Amino acid sequence: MTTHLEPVTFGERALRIEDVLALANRQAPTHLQGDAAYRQRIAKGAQFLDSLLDKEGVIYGVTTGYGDSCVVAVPLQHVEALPRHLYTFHGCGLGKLLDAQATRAVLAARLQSLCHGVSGVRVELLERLHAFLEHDVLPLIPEEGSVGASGDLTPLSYVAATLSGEREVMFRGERRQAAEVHRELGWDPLVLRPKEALALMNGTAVMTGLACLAFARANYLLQLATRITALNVVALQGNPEHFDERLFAAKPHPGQMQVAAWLRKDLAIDAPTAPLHRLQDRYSLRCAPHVLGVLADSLGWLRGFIETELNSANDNPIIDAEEERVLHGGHFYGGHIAFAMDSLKTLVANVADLLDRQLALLVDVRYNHGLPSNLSGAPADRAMINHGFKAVQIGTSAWTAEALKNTMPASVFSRSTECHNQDKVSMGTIAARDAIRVLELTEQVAAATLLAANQGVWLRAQAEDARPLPPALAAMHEQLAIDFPPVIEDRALEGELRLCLQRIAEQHWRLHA
Ligand SMILES: N[C@@H](Cc1ccc(O)cc1)C(=O)O
Repeated sequence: MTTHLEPVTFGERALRIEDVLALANRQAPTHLQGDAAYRQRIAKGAQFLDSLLDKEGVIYGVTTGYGDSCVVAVPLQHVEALPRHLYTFHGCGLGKLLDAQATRAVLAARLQSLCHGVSGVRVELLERLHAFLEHDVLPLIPEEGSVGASGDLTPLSYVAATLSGEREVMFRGERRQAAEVHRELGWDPLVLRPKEALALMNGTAVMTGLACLAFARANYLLQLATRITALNVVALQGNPEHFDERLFAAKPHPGQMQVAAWLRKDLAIDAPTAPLHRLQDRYSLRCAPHVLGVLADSLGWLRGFIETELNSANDNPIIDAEEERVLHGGHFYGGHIAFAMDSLKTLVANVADLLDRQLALLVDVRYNHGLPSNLSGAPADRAMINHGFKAVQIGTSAWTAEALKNTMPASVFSRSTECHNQDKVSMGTIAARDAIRVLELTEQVAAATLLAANQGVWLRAQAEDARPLPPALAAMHEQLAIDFPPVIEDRALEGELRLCLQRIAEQHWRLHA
């Protein structure tokens, strides 16, 4: 683990998206709040539940069946068996497994929710869940099967089961039986108390963990797309006046102004400039701040939705040990994350579309103001057999189309399920998975357009009357040159595109932040 970040503490203090990201990437150590007052507060919830049980009160999910079956009374002699049944019958997830990064984000989101202290779980459960994160014991969680409103019940059943020493985990790079890993670590598997399986499963941790990761990717992509746009303004010899400060003061959406300011800085514009070619560039250049600005302006409310959910008790019922009340509600409903992720995927797909349009200008001699066809750097006598970025542009069209196709909102596909108990659900986990997929595709588009823009900038620099690049772009161009030499003779670019994707994933370039 690289530990260059501050430790992340689970407990009463709110976490930020960046904390979850650091944990998901194993870049920060973690702590569980351990002061006596806090531990007592947690313990009190579990004790209060036990005392209710002694009095044989009716507690949903403890002395009743689950969901629609809440009208079924469970006699005391069966109460202890109920948690195991809950995670067992939910062991029906399908689809691909969440990757290690996503799984850590999910564990972090569930732990933080339980740390709110109103879920009625024991300190021991918080400690073991924390130990899973600390020792990187990662439940294998199939990503499909949640409607995102009775919480992420089915995927989270894999967390409950593995904490109990059942099913499988990834540990030190190997797929292992959870029981075996418990033994190896000298741990006794948890025997979940009556409310504990429900508390682990009845919440939004899968969609929220994924949302944290998606947010961080989108945030970087915004800056990268701005940088790519600046490179393309140079490559296409566009009109930088489109990003004028006074122009943007007249329509002052803050994020849009920010993107325009980044472009001015990248292009080193501090005074009005005369256009070289067209007075008004095509929209994919001229309106770049207006497209990217919508994403920039949305990050604030998206962060608000995601972090409020992350730091909430998204569980049912809520155990208020202070007032000695059991509060029945629907906090497992992931409507905020669903809307945030449905929105994010549309915002991000628009970035793909913007960059795809810029690439269409770059490769086409009718629009690129003198660059070679398909940006090929081949000399004139070999130009006829060289095709440069032609196939990369075709690929980009495909990735963009797929990203745009995935923007269908998930939240409007609510289905009444579970004998009509869950008759309105969020589909937030589907929305979050879509958002991740749209991000993957859009990063591919960004990788392709970055390499092409960089090639365009290189081609311009070959001209006799070439102007020096502004400092920020010169630095980027130099850095890119290390990994991505100019395309002179045709070559297969898959390897370089994949390397570029890796660079994007590791947020390799310091951009505008
Ligand atoms: N989310 C439901 C609980 C539930 C649990 C498991 C189920 O299979 C169904 C419903 C509630 O709190 O009301």
